Amino acid sequence: MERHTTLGEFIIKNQQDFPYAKGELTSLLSAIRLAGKMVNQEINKAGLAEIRGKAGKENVQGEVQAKLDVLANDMFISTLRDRGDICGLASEELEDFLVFNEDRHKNANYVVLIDPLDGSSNIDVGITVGTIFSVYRRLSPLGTPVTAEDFLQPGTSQVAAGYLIYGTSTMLVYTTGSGTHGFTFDPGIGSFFLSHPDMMYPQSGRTYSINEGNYVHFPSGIKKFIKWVQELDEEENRPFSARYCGSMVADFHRNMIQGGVFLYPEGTKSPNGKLRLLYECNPMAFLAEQAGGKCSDGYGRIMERQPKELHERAPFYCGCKTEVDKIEWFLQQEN
Ligand SMILES: O=P(O)(O)OC[C@H]1O[C@](O)(COP(=O)(O)O)[C@@H](O)[C@@H]1O
Ligand SMILES: [Mg+2]
Ligand SMILES: [Mg+2]
Repeated sequence: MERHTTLGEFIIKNQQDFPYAKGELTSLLSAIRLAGKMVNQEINKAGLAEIRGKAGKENVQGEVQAKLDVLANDMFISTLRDRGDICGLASEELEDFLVFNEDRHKNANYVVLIDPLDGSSNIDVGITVGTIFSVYRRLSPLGTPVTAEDFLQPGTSQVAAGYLIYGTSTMLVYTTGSGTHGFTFDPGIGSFFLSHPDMMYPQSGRTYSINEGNYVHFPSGIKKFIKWVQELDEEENRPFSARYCGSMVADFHRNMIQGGVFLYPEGTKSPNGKLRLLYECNPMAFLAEQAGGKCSDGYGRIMERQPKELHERAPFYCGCKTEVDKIEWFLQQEN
């Protein structure tokens, strides 16, 4: 019986490694894979391990941290810190970026940005959550101090991005710019196996994902898009179905497989919306574009935005090209 390819085998077989030096991507993804298994283990027993509920502190975004936010953050940091090829890390749960031991990392080419636990509001109610990661090659010369500019790069400069989704099965989905590929965790063997090679969005979907409870704050172009998807038009297969679970990773994953569009507009939670450009929008945009989808801030390619600070937010419209184009059209009618 033909067995599935493991993540490590896939990287080697498909020359997915970074073009700079063989083995660096494998090493990086193996650290992320290990941390993902550890977080997965904790999530699966959250109800028993007393890691439900709030950690009692707020993060830099003023959001009350869940215990699992903090635990996941610590697990990813402890696993990534000791990799010789990573010189620094930024996280949703840390105010500033972390520099890993400079002496040991003289040849560390990469910085990693993470949302260690995405979908925090769902942890205590057993709904799918995830982890999101984004990888850049540092800009500062080797041997010099890591700087904020190493992290404040546009999404187009990412060398790798991906997510773990802790759902009915645990998966790791990643890209290095040669397609978006999904690996499913087999807990009996303890490995991730290739289950979704070359994931692709359909050209158009019939699902929209948005928290309509924020309708009053939406730009009028988005209100018009929602009205449009809800109109009866049998020829165009409207109305769409509404699917929104409060975990971006889960909504994104479903829409990429079945077709659909995810919206988190400006004007909700902040003038630029809720989702963070560096460790939520950009990695998901890289994956979406590699899967034949589109990701916009409503006016242009979100990965071309030049970040100014670590935790800045951005409006986020991501999914099937046809529907993202339609959203941009409605928004641009308003200007
Ligand atoms: O509750 P809202 O405002 O609809 O926001 C839900 C969104 O917030 C998030 O939970 C934000 O991510 P975090 O959980 O990492 O803070 C997304 O996963 C999700 O899509
Ligand atoms: Mg998140
Ligand atoms: Mg988070």
